Amino acid sequence: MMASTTKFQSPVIPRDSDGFVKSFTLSSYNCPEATEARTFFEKYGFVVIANVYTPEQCNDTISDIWNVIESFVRQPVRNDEQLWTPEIWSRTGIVHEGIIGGASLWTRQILLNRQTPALHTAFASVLGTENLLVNQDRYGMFRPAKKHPERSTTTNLHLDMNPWLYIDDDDNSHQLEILSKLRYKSDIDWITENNEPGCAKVGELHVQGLVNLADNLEEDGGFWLVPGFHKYLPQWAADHREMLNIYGHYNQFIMIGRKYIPELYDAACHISSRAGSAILWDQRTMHGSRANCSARPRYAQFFKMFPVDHPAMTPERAEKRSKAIMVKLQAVNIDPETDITPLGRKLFGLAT
Ligand SMILES: O=C(O)CCC(=O)C(=O)O
Repeated sequence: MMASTTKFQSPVIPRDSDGFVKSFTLSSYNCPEATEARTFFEKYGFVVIANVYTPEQCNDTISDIWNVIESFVRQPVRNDEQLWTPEIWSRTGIVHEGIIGGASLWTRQILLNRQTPALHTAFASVLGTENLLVNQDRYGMFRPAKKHPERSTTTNLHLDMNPWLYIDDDDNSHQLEILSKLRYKSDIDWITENNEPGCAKVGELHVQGLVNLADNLEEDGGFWLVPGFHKYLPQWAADHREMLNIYGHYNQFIMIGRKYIPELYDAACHISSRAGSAILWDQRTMHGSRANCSARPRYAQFFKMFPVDHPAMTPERAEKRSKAIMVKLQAVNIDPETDITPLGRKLFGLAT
């Protein structure tokens, strides 16, 4: 069966009997299952990789999310749901999207998680190379909203890129210009870095991802996307050129309400996955999150990885990036020699 829209047929995604989306378990970057995972990714625009974080790592990361929240709201709140009010939550980040932190976060746990070998294997399998750099991003936390609808996040679809620049640009000169200007002096520079996938004529593959830290079912809200949209994006952008008046050519983040694209909201599917699973998606896939309407919180960590030999990673930029990371590591007492693994040093872009 296919969910249909006027011009676009979204494939129905396979799920198991518990409602979780089909997932893949990878033993290495070139194991047979990695090839199957990549084939799935190419068809649907996303893939779920199981057992990327251990249960202990999930619990430690959930605890770290609470440390970050409590540092923002300046009081202990984790054990008292009555305190998870809109007033108190307004200090936690981008509240309507359930994002903790306005820009990248730099705790010991969030940093050390980025050198997880299974996370690297997942991205390497999809990107087709092991030589990757990891980005620096934030956490997601959706409060249970079953008894408190006012705590819901906004159900949304968006693109972390400009779809009209993507089809109109003749080369990647805009991407190069934005990325080469990054100084990594401000935490927002790391978010800017994420949202420049270049243009259709060059056709780079850009892959975003997250790890769900607790079992995440449809009623818990969280990540959803329009399956197969990555292949349809150029046509969609051309068909919706009138939206350029609203968003312009250079806006890096395009969130579109249901009233403008009801057919895509109807085609979007929640990507239910187990604790410790990573969801990786093609950056051209229309995606976002559904509101939580259960009694359980939803917890996640967000990522992107990209090839180390990307043309926009000039030696000057790489040096600034690496120095900025060293400062952040030292600030949370991470010793680059003993706490960062050889894989981590490569992923962070530190001198080996
Ligand atoms: O899973 C979520 O909360 C949404 C993540 C998302 O849309 C993104 O990282 O761009």
